[in-house]
Amino acid sequence: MLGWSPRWQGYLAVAEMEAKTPLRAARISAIHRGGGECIVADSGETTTFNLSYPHPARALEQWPPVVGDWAGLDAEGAIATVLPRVTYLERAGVSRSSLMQPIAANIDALVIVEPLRPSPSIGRIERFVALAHAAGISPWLVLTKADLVDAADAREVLERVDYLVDRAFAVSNAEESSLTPLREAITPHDTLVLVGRSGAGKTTLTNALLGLSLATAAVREGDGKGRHTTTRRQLVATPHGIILDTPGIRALAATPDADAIDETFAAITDLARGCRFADCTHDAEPGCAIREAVDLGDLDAAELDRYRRMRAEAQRQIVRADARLHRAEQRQASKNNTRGRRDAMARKGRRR
Ligand SMILES: Nc1nc2c(ncn2[C@@H]2O[C@H](COP(=O)(O)OP(=O)(O)OP(=O)(O)O)[C@@H](O)[C@H]2O)c(=O)[nH]1
Ligand SMILES: [Zn+2]
Repeated sequence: MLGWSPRWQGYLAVAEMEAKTPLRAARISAIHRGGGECIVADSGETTTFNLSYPHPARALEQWPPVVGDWAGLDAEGAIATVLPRVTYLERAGVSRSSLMQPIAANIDALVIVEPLRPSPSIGRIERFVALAHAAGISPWLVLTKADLVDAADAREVLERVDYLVDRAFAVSNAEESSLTPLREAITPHDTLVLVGRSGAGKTTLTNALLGLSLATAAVREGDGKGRHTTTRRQLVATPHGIILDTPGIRALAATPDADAIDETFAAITDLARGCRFADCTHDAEPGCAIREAVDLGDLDAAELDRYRRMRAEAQRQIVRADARLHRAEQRQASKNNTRGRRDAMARKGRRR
């Protein structure tokens, strides 16, 4: 259950040695302002935690837990430590120390949900595949709404995009048996995240896989201050696998990771080794193996175009993130400055 494995057992043992106290393993199932909820591995019970109580441990401040994390709980049930992450999805962040901010951890498969009708977009699939590579997560593809196209068309699309992902399926919600190969591919300890455009069928597929409605899994809980908030559980564990669904995660689509993009466009990356110049932009340089392949019909010009646009977008993201980081640093510097002056004035006041 929950994806617990000997690997986590090992991490927990190390954490217990460092903490010099036994810890209980729990998986973070929801995060909200100031706290969240987690599922305790040995009992299966869900408990809430507060990140500022009893005290914000320094490590937790620097490395706040995200949904999917494994944590070690102390005797009081507070999070003592977050175990190392095997994979994590991140988005451009605003933190002072880094450009990217993790939003979900320990995901085994990024399930790209793309409808067969309207026509699937290979560009959108590629962007999600690059995201998976950047996070070290296995990319899977589920083409939905197979009932709306000919079986031959569905097969043709599957064959065309199969090389991009580790597993590919075509399913129809109208035909229960079409889900069997996907169900069988998921092992009970796999943690999946479903991503895809709006209307692709993610909710429908999630419900079919879990056999329950996520909307009805909403839980009411107190935040300890007497105010009540309704949060949707963001990690749902079932005997058939674990589905993680945090706000904003479904729409993630671009990665600034150039290596992950290169990995996605493996054919282009291979060809690029034959370019005369190592820093060839495949634009106008002489001896460009990629343009030559396009001219010879060995490489699809549209694929090259998508590759170049994705790399350019990644570059723009990095520039934007740098600018954000720079502004955040300036804000912090100005804050420190103000604080310094206030302290100095307070000291003067005491001397008087
Ligand atoms: N014909 C057909 N319709 C489907 C299938 N799967 C989902 N749909 C329909 O497609 C629509 C969108 O499905 P959702 O599951 O809500 O899509 P979603 O990806 O969760 O959408 P967002 O919540 O906007 O991100 C609904 O009307 C579903 O009934 C399918 O296999 N075949
Ligand atoms: Zn080139």
